Amino acid sequence: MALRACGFIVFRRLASCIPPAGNIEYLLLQTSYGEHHWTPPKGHVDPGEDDLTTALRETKEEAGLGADQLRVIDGFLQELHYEVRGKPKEVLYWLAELRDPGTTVTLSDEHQDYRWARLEEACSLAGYKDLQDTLRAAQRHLEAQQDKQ
Ligand SMILES: Nc1nc2c(ncn2[C@@H]2O[C@H](COP(=O)(O)OP(=O)(O)OP(=O)(O)OP(=O)(O)OC[C@H]3O[C@@H](n4cnc5c(=O)[nH]c(N)nc54)[C@H](O)[C@@H]3O)[C@@H](O)[C@H]2O)c(=O)[nH]1
Repeated sequence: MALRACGFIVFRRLASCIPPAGNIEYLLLQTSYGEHHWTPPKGHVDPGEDDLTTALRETKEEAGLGADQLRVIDGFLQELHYEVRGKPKEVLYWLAELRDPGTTVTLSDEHQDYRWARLEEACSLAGYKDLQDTLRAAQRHLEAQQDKQ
């Protein structure tokens, strides 16, 4: 059985005069252990827990952001598959906007730092190709939604 984790790509929109696609920032958290890698908030699914509940719980635990502070974006769900210490792991990411872009992020002791980053900086922090592809897919999804408005 693969390890399973779920989380949210959380983004915020800055009110500004720059083009709409340029005003999106993604939240990445840096682990306080291991390689100090950066990922969106996510974590392991507890026994009996459904995936979306895990994503919401982990986002609250790791970033201090609750369901009422987030707006889940329709039609976006990405699944990543990679190996951790020789075991397969799958990670599901939904996409959610922080309703109030000024909301404070509160870290748990699992993370030592966080960053709100535009797409290219977010990809550079993320490092892993599959996570970069996921962030780019999120950006395309949001741009396509903006084009429809
Ligand atoms: N002291 C200590 N403690 C640890 C360590 N390790 C865990 N803990 C404890 O576990 C708890 C975490 O529990 P949750 O929060 O529920 O789970 P997750 O959020 O799932 O967190 P993880 O960190 O377990 O899982 P990943 O982020 O998946 O990283 C695992 C490896 O996968 C690679 N990797 C990461 N992301 C990507 C990607 O997108 N793409 C690709 N291709 N590869 C990627 C990268 O190489 C990385 O090293 C904490 O409380 C810790 O106490 C550790 O090394 N030392």
